[in-house]
Amino acid sequence: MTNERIIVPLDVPDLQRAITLLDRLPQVNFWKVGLELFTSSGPTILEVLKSRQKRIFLDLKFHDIPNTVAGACRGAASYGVDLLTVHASAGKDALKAATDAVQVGALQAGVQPPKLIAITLLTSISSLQLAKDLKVPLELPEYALTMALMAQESGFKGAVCSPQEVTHLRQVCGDDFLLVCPGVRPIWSHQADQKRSLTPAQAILAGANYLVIGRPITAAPEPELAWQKIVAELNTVK
Ligand SMILES: O=C(O)c1cc(=O)[nH]c(=O)n1[C@@H]1O[C@H](COP(=O)(O)O)[C@@H](O)[C@H]1O
Repeated sequence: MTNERIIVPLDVPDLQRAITLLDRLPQVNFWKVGLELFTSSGPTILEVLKSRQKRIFLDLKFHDIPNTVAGACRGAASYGVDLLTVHASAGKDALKAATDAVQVGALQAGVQPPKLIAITLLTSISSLQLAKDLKVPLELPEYALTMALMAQESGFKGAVCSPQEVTHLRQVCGDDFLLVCPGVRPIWSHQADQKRSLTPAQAILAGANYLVIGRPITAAPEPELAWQKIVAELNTVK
């Protein structure tokens, strides 16, 4: 079951490199397709993943007016993916429109609707940047919670947050609300652009349902070994 809780992003520039990664890590069951690969290569990768019976997190992070978010969500829902992201900061009307639209899109395509999860605050943003650059007057944990609650009230099934906010969000949003955490860093890996990290074990202990772990695995000299080390770390806290 540990494997099921780690989502690996296919953050590569083209389909061929994505397939190379899939071939190299057959033990990974849950993959994320994000803006880089989807923009360069379109939905073909989703068919590849389905043909291999993989679960799919389609991370397109929609952020637009309600009508446009709804249209994009209808389209994305037709692919029959497991998870789909929208920025909570698009606002309540857009989130509600997304909730309705995934049902319509999935029904029209004859597939299960994706679970909608809201981006609360990107894990690359620090408390200082939130205050100084984005001019948000709330403390970071309060801001992330506000975004998560707005998404929950709008019918979303979960939120993306940093592992540092998980304990608080879990307490307030309850056990049924999915918490998906990027910004996870084993102690032996580089932070890179992630600002609010915890280790895989710490994130799971805090109450995360899923961990999104990219470069510590995909940029490692031996991705299989990096994967195994993370699985071993998580097995110590099961
Ligand atoms: O939605 C996401 O998955 C996401 C949200 C967020 O706040 N921060 C974040 O890093 N991500 C994604 O999670 C992945 C993290 O990758 P690494 O930093 O390489 O582990 C990338 O694909 C990001 O697009």
